[in-house]
Amino acid sequence: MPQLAKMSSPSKRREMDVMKLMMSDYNVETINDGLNEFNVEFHGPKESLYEGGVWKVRVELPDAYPYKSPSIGFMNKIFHPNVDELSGSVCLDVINQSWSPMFDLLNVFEVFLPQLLLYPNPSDPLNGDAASLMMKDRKLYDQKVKEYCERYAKKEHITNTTPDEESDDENISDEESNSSDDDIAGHADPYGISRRSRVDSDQTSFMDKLSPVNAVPTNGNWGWNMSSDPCRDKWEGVTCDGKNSVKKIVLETSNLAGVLDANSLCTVKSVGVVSLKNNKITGQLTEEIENCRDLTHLYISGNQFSGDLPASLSQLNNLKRVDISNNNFNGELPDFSKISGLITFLAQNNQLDGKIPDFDFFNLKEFNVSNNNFSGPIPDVKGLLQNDSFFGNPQLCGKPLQNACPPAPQTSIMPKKSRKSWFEKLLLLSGYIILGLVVVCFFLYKLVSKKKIREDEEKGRNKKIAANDAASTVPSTTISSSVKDGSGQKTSEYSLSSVENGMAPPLVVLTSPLLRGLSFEELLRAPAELLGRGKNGSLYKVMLDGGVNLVVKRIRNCGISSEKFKTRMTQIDQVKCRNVLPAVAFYCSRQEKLLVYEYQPDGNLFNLLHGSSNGQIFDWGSRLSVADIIAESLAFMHQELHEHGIAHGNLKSMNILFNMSMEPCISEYGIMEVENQDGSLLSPNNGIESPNTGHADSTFNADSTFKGDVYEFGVILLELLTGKLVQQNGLDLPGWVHSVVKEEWTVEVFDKALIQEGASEERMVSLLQVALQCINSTPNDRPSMSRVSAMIKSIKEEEERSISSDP
Ligand SMILES: Nc1ncnc2c1ncn2[C@@H]1O[C@H](COP(=O)(O)OP(=O)(O)OP(=O)(O)O)[C@@H](O)[C@H]1O
Repeated sequence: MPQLAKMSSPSKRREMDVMKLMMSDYNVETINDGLNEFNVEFHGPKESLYEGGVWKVRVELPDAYPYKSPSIGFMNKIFHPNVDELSGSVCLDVINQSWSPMFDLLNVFEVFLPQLLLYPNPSDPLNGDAASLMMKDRKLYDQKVKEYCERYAKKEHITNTTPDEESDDENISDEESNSSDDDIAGHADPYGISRRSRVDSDQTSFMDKLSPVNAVPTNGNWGWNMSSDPCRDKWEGVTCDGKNSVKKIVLETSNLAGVLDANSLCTVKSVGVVSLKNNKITGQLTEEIENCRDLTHLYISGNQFSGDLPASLSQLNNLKRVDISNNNFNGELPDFSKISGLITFLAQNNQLDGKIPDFDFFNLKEFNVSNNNFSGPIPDVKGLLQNDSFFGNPQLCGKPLQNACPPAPQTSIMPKKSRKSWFEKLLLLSGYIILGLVVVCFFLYKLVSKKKIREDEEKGRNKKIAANDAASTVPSTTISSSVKDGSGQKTSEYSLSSVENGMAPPLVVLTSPLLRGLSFEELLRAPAELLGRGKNGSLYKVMLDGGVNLVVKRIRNCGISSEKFKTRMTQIDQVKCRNVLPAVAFYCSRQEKLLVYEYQPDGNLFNLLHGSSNGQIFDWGSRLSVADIIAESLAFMHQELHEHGIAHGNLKSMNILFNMSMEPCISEYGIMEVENQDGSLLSPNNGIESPNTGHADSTFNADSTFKGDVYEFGVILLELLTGKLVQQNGLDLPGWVHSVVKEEWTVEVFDKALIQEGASEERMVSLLQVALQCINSTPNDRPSMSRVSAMIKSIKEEEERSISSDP
């Protein structure tokens, strides 16, 4: 990008700001040599989903700049909830609402744009598709952001573009669902991504096989002569770009017959659009279609194509529109879920079968697979499609069709048994034989001893000695033991029948009277539903008879011995805290560690802060109360479990649940801890966790695990204050807060909803100060939880005083 050559702005400030930008090594390209409009090369922030991407950002300065905010637009595509998909314009709340002349262009590029990319706000979208995808399927959203970066935000995408190459492909595509030559002829690559490979005559042999018998060319000359050049000699239906590369082949309703040779079609690598609708073409699409890398539009409806669709069709990542309807295709559909940019998929009136793959339904604007032989459940179309997209497939079931699918087999919380090797089977067989022999011996022994007893009794009667009777009737084993809970009451341990055979340990029921008598087998047999899979294991909702709902956490790689696990769970159970959710039971064998909690139907803090609000208002007073209750409860747990060194270890807003009275409850206290080789304790991730938390401090001592909780509590405070997400993929809320506070824009940190509500800035700043102390990078410099709790209490008291003194 050429550097800014000349400055001719009437405004000194304008000049200074642009100059400052350039001095900071930004590439600035002026337009019309003025300073009102220019492009800046902008790189995606490090450790964000956008890292590695580069965009040309158009800046327009209004006449009243700096008293009015600049307008900002991305010139090449970016997938972001707050960037308009078509115009690239940016919804920078922070600029539009709070722009002040004290900001300058450098702030825009150093802080505001990186912040926007790091913390998208889906609740106020300019790109509805991106926002809803972000809310509903975070993984797919992340994938799509990265895919866009790959496809549209490389260095080559912001250089060598000419104005006529900068039109938007999808923009025009939207209007061409009934496409004709003219419709398609307007297409160009989005933002100047050009396909430049020039076509050779011998690469067009596929055209040779299509015979335009009876077809009447529009200009009286087909021109399809292999000795001529399709671009220079203007073959009918062929559109080229300025560099003589074939871009489109559009021959609709041209009475073409013959066989389409996909192999030679795809040697024309540059071709983006192929439209051969409504002809009489036969043949199959072959695996060679994978060579059509640049293909964006494939329209071959209304022909006589047959055979399976090649799996490689799903490798064509650039595909946007596919219309293969009204042909004789059969077999299963390739896995189109991989093509996230697909807008149109029309395949009605074929003989396709098998299951319908999980398309990116958020993105699809047209979808029809009616009148085929598809079967099985329809994937979740997120309520975006009607039943007419699926009619005429008698074996399809599920929404949006009326016929419901038969119930799926119930999930079990135990893993599927793997197939046993023949060796294992042999071992098992020998085991059975030995067991059989043991049983036979046992009966023989019993028989013999009974006979002996009878003889003894006989003798005894004779000798009048009765003592031997008792010896033969003493029970063989006593299994149940008992544990005491914190209140000194006895709790029971229930045994499985198999336990008595020494095969499995019992389910330990700790606190709930509802579960008395529940066996491990019953727990496993109950219907279960997967709620989530976190880094520490999977979580299931289990529905017991009588309407009791539990959740069971299967802990992955716990790494702690069974004995220690039992001791630990019992120690935690002995501390009774109203706002810490107790485990109601646990199960612990060498292979398996399960924790059972009561199911809490009212959601968690994460969803309350970041999910769709459903009309719920989470105001300042409620946030302060949540902070107070959690801090107090955590301080209590730390105090009670200090001697055992048991901290929470994984505190996050997702682990703050709301109970029936909508009070916050800390869940999963202390469930993960592993032993270091030397017997000291480490964090759940063996030290890979963020070094800041202190959980994984290499200079570990019992205190640092508690200081890890303090850090994590500080992050929860930041979530409460900012309303922003704590991102795992390097999108770092504490880092952002630090940077904003350092620049003395503290007020910018707070959740807009709190500002609008009129929450006290003074007390929000006080709470922010507490949070900043908690996230101090040196664990020893963080306050204890009891100190944190005291500080929050005093803020809360001030808040209450101010409310009561308000007239
Ligand atoms: N007792 C419960 N009742 C209702 N929902 C629960 C309960 N415990 C957890 N959940 C919810 O279930 C979902 C999955 O929880 P899970 O513990 O698997 O997630 P996680 O905390 O991210 O996992 P991990 O701790 O392994 O990283 C979360 O939304 C959580 O709030």
